Amino acid sequence: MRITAKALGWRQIVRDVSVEIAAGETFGLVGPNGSGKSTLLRLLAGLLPRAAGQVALDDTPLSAMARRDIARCLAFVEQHADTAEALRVRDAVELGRTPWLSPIAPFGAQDADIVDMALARVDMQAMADRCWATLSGGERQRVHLARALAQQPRVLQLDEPTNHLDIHHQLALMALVRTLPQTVVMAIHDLNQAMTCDRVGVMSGGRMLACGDPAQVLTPELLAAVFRVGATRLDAPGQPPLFRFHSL
Ligand SMILES: Nc1ncnc2c1ncn2[C@@H]1O[C@H](COP(=O)(O)OP(=O)(O)OP(=O)(O)O)[C@@H](O)[C@H]1O
Repeated sequence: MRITAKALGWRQIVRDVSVEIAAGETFGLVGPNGSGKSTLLRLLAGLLPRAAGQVALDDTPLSAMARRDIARCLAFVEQHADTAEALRVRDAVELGRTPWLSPIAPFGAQDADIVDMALARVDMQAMADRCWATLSGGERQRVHLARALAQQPRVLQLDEPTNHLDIHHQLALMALVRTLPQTVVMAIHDLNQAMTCDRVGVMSGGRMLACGDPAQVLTPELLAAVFRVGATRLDAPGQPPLFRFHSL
């Protein structure tokens, strides 16, 4: 599903952002702390009142869609997502099925299979019966992703999805994201991981300063100007370029 933002703004925090993200694309939002990445994600999900501009999913403006229809199309894992403490892991993931359920379509065997698959994709099936309150930060993050996958959206928005994960699960998550058929928009701090996205948008002071192929956009000059770091690019054949960073 294509997601199109036109002249998006909210207070002075996000200013005049226009971007079109193609169906199936993995789009990384990068930028320093406070540059507006999370706010832009919330705008793209239609979660902020009195926003300027417009967001459309394919050709339908979000403003013309019922919340339930948006939830069938778009899942959003926020940076500080939380869940009722008393839930089991499986219950938390089952919540992802909510937009698809109704009195004539109650939770059934097919929903249970979808939940099992989502748990397996984030390597949490062994903990399905654990109480949410006992999970570590990274385990909680994986459960939130499982809930979003169980929602079977066509657009997945992730706010810093790797920030609590150990290196194995960071790489597994990035690999999973690459294989998903969904459009993925994610805020990400690790610029080396951002290099694996199809495109990146660089946020600074609420504006999207640059957008495009990460290898072309994330130049040492841009990284110095936006992130105030020095970066040496390391190229290896057949691999996305890597950066080694140093203070300026
Ligand atoms: N509801 C709000 N009211 C006032 N200021 C806000 C609000 N939400 C965000 N801000 C401010 O807007 C700026 C952008 O915040 P945002 O969370 O979008 O940045 P970010 O790029 O995601 O940052 P980080 O990398 O630290 O997560 C920050 O300075 C933040 O303090």
